[in-house]
Amino acid sequence: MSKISLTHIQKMKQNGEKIAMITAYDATFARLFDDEGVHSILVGDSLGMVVQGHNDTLPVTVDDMVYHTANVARGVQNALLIADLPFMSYSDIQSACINAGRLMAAGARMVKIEGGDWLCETVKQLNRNGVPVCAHLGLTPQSVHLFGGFRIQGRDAQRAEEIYHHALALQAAGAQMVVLECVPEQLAERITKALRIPVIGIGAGVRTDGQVLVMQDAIGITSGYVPKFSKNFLAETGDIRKAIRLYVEQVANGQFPAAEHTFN
Ligand SMILES: Nc1nc(=O)c2c([nH]1)NC[C@@H]1CN(c3ccc(C(=O)N[C@@H](CCC(=O)O)C(=O)O)cc3)CN21
Ligand SMILES: CC(C)C(=O)C(=O)O
Ligand SMILES: [Mg+2]
Repeated sequence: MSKISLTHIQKMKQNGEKIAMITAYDATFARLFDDEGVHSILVGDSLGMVVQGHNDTLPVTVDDMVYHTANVARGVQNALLIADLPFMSYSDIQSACINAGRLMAAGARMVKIEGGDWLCETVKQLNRNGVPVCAHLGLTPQSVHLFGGFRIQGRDAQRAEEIYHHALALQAAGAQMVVLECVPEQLAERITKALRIPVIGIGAGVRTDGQVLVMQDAIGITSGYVPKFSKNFLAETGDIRKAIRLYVEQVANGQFPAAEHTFN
């Protein structure tokens, strides 16, 4: 499992090769995405919305994440498997270690946590115990009620500066990757250039080191509100395999995301 190592993904940044990541929640889709050349698969806590039907990601439990991570892991041969630590499961360092341990034992090869420099000690302690960490910055959905909605972050200079400094601090603490969600592309570009670790964007423009999408958005089956930054790759291909291949291709050649998927 996970023949594509973290080292491989980090080398892709150095070589200017774009990284394609997508979410998966079960073995069948995970295997298909893996077959079509996706570099990394994320078991996102977005499953609270797209699988469980909640309006946000807060009700997702560690048990839920362990269950889906184990299922996805059975379908993955090559892609780097990342799992989200859900809401309130890393509010202190001890909980973070116990819960990250469960995700890693279920087959994750990296865990993702939402937040800024206050997580530096958590990142260090996870690393000391052998757990690679991806830091999620910008629109961190677990803070939706703090933000007052799923709103773009970093539009004003002060908040942009804040996000930039959180990214640097988390890299310095040992984070091996960053996901940057819903920020203006100018800020995403600045952070991507400043960091040596890969920056994966979602709604962050085309200048990051890679992209991630929620799988239901990528094949255009999300009901209700579909975020502006997502694209239905099934529409032009009529076939899920071809849709994912097209996603990987358009990430690689910079066709996705286009201006219409980007915030300024
Ligand atoms: N289907 C799906 N796709 C996602 O990308 C996603 C989830 N679910 N669930 C978990 C989080 C929540 N996410 C979201 C949800 C909504 C917006 C949204 O409404 N964005 C507005 C921007 C609003 C503004 O202008 O500030 C948009 O127009 O896209 C963004 C991210 C991203 N994640
Ligand atoms: C949208 C991505 C980055 C995520 O965190 C998730 O799917 O939960
Ligand atoms: Mg998430």
